[in-house]
Amino acid sequence: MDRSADRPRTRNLGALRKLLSFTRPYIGQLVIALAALVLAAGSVLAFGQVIRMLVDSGLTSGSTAELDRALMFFLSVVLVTGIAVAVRSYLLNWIGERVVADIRTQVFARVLSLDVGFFETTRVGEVISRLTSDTALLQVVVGSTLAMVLRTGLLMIGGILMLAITSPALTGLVLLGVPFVIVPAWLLGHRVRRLSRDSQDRIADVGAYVDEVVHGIRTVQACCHEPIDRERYGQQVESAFEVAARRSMTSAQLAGVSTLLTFGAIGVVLWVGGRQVLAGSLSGGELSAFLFYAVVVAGAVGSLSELMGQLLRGAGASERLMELLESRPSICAPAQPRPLPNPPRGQVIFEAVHFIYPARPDTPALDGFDIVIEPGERVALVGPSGAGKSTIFQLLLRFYDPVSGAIRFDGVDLRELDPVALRRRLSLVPQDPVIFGADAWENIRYGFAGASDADVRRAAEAAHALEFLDRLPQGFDTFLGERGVRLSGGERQRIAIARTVLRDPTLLLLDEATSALDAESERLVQDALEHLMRGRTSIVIAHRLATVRNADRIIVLDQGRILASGRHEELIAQDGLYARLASLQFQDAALASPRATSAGALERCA
Ligand SMILES: Nc1ncnc2c1ncn2[C@@H]1O[C@H](COP(=O)(O)OP(=O)(O)OP(=O)(O)O)[C@@H](O)[C@H]1O
Repeated sequence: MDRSADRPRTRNLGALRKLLSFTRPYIGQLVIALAALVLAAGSVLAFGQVIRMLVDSGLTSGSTAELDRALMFFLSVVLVTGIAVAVRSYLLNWIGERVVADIRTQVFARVLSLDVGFFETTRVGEVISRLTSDTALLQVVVGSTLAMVLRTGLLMIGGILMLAITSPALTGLVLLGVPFVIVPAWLLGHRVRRLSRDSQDRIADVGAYVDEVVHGIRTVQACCHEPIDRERYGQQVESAFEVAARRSMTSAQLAGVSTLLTFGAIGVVLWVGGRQVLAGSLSGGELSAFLFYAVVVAGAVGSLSELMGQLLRGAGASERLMELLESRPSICAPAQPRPLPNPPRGQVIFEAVHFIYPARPDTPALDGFDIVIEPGERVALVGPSGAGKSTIFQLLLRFYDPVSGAIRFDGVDLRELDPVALRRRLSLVPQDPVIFGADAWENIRYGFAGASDADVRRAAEAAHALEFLDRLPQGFDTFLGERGVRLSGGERQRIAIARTVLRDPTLLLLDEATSALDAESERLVQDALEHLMRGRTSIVIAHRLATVRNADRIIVLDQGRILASGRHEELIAQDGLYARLASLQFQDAALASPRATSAGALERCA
């Protein structure tokens, strides 16, 4: 399973600049936080002076008054540092959380507006990972890493300055030794970073595997695939463990080497400084302060490499989020959308429509498709699998635009309409309706939030859903389960029909279910659909003979073109493909096997 698309592509800090622009609305908080940060860093440096005072004035002079003064100074610095650290920590974390909340909302709004073509080329898992783990990473970057980089930088520069002020000679010595400490630590640090990244990627793979298996658990168990999944998962976990173990080993080496080198260097400073104190060219307090600053600078240098790694990961995450935020939908409303006529009529015209799916550039899905569907007409689409029936729905819902030709709804070219205005007048009853993890009220009201409870119940009644919904443990308040797993196929369809009844669309798009329903359920669904279609323009992808017999016109499609059209009797009389299909269907009907579909039958006779 390749999750490389989920990983940050660049390691460029420039991507963070856009991220910082999100802090603009909170500039007041940011300024206070930065002031607190500078103050806290300054206080840390002031500790060196406190130590010098304590050693030189308090301890060496032997005066308790001096010691008291030094201690008062110490306590004041501690107080200032404590307050500054608390203010900085709260405000920066607040800004981090705020910025991430803003980014999450904006990215989700953008994702919702993107056209379906985008979701064909982007994996759902990737979008989810961007919205969750990438934003979580940004929270850490904005809320702490950036501040830590600033603080560490300040401490390093301030520390070096203070070192130079305290003892220029010793500073020269320290600077000479710096490369011996930094180079090995940097090299090992680099390896740790690389291994950490690998380890995270491995964990992401493990996560993706769990996701896939849990979502498909019914198939996994039905196919007795558990042993294979167990073994594959085990392998992935082991490989994640191996990388983590290697990272731990390198981390341990890094910790050991850094400690050895840093304390070795401090030992050298102590030795040289101690000789200077003995010679009287340096005071004890100055040597103590010097050691303090040396430790501060060494600590800052050590953590900078770690922080840079975090920053780069944050930059990668930020880049991926900004990319998503900057994606523009290819289907959107024109600047001046044309209104649809009122009252609606329900006329549909396809004029020489040629359409190719972006993902299948070599085969046209519709090839010079012409049709005029009059208001109130009931049209059945039949044809083998892949003939282009669903494509007609996709184009009518304006999920895609035709490559050439035009589609008009009530006289207006779909491209001149606001897609929202268009979709409000259409309703699709899909083969396998989507039920959301909510109660029946919300599921029926979906997309029609203003409907009253009485309206919802009326719609459920018209869809023959009232009886079974009332029989649920908590009636309409019953949670229908994620993706409606707690409902039967027929029940799901009747909820989708109730949803459509409530919307009262001008144009009904119905994709008949191919799956079998028991006779009673089938009758209820058919009856509900019959009511729904009455008096409105309906286009039905037909899989049942009853539907084609009741249609005003049947369109026989093959390879994106119309092969024949007419009423059932006329097409039977032509004795073509349709007639053979119908005779097969009659046989199927006689055998009372609702599983046979027109598409399947057509395929068999083709
Ligand atoms: N999103 C897509 N990207 C690329 N090609 C697609 C896409 N959807 C459909 N196709 C292709 O377009 C052609 C028409 O597909 P369409 O779904 O309209 O057929 P259909 O008649 O509805 O078939 P079925 O009865 O099996 O649902 C097929 O060749 C199909 O493979």
